[in-house]
Amino acid sequence: MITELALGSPACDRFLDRLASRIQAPDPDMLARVEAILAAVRTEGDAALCRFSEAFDGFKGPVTFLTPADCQVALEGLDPGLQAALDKAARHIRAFHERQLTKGFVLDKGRGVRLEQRVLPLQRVGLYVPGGRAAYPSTVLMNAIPARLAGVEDLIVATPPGKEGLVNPMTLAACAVAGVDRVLLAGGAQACAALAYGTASVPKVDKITGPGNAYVATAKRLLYGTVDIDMIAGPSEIVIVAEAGVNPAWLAADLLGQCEHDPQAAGILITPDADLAQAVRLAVADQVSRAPRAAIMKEALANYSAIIVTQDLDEALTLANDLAPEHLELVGEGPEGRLDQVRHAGSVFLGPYTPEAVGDYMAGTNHVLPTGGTARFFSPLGVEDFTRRMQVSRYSRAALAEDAPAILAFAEAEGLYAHGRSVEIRSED
Ligand SMILES: NC(=O)c1ccc[n+]([C@@H]2O[C@H](COP(=O)([O-])OP(=O)(O)OC[C@H]3O[C@@H](n4cnc5c(N)ncnc54)[C@H](O)[C@@H]3O)[C@@H](O)[C@H]2O)c1
Ligand SMILES: N[C@H](CO)Cc1c[nH]c[nH+]1
Ligand SMILES: [Zn+2]
Repeated sequence: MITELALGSPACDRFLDRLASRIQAPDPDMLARVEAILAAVRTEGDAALCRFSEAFDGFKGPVTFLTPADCQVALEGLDPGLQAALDKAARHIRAFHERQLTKGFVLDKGRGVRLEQRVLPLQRVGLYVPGGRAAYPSTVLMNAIPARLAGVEDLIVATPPGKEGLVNPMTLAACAVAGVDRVLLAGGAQACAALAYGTASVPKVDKITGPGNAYVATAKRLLYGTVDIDMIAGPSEIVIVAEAGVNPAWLAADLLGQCEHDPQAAGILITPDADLAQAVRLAVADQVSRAPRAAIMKEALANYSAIIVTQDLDEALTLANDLAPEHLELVGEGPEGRLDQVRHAGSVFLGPYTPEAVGDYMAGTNHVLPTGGTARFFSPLGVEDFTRRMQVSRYSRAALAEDAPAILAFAEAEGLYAHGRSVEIRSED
């Protein structure tokens, strides 16, 4: 079911290689399929979008957007308990992300030199909200709240509809809570392509954010440059570094919490305690046998999950850093003391009472996170992802005269004489 491996063993090396290849060397088959979808949407527009929606999601119909009024109806019809949960999550997410707001600055250097950095919101952003194997109202909030705080004018959520063209009501309600402008009923690589290239019905966006399965992650990767993207936020992952004495059933539950997302998800426990490893393995088997999403979990456990036994805790943390996981749980005595050893992880969860699910829904930290080792260089989604910086410069005549010799020196050294001339000419009258 979930394999137990000793760090340094050939079997463990093979497992770690396979895990790394998930992102570093994407499956050529998947690349080819996604490239074909992107090319078709680029050339055929709406017709290809509709064709793929029908083929992959069973939705037969024209390109369809839902409005804020539709979302409001969903919110008003929602069970009060779910409404309260949405409101609470939204408050927590807002409180955390408000702290991320940054302002520009002005540097007055005297003598009439004024330099400025402005922070501007992006104008139109496509927020991908998955909807294939589960509904993701929480992901609406995680995308749209920071985007709204940044001041983005036009927020388009794209999410796959069911066969009947219906979207989960809580997902739509979340769009109302977060102030989304419209909801495109399309998912997968085809939705990303439509947002990136624009079609007759879908306006072109400046950036696509949000998580998705391997099709979505591959599409975003290929579309980077046509639009900006936030990161590669693919199938979910959790790495747990645990010491002896931790409740094995809790760790098993946390591993399975991520494995139930996708057959490509990864749940990895790293521990120096062989007895704990064995106990967690048994607890995983026991819990899977009773889990509603056992079929997905079993695939994820067989594909990219393992329990790895190390010599000590330092070795466990070194491996965790090498994996640069989306989620890292540190469970054991005084995990705060180990936090400084963590260099690469999307989001870290400390102690026995911080299961990763608090970050998925309620803590207020963002759950759109880099996967596949890309937490070495990508960060969690945040307000900054929805802004760009712009620079402004102003020189006085005196200041230009003062810097002229140095500019001329550079221009001459680079052989770019017209650059120098544009400065020189201003001192001639
Ligand atoms: N990293 C993060 O921050 C994060 C956050 C939340 C969720 N996730 C991940 O998001 C993913 C959600 O996946 P999902 O599948 O539930 O929803 P999804 O919306 O990402 O994918 C569904 C779409 O996949 C496309 N698709 C499916 N099979 C296809 C095929 N054979 N050919 C072409 N396209 C195909 C379809 O167009 C469909 O609309 C999971 O992997 C989950 O782990 C990641
Ligand atoms: N664990 C996911 C990120 O990998 C986020 C999520 C949303 N809903 C449940 N979980
Ligand atoms: Zn989750």
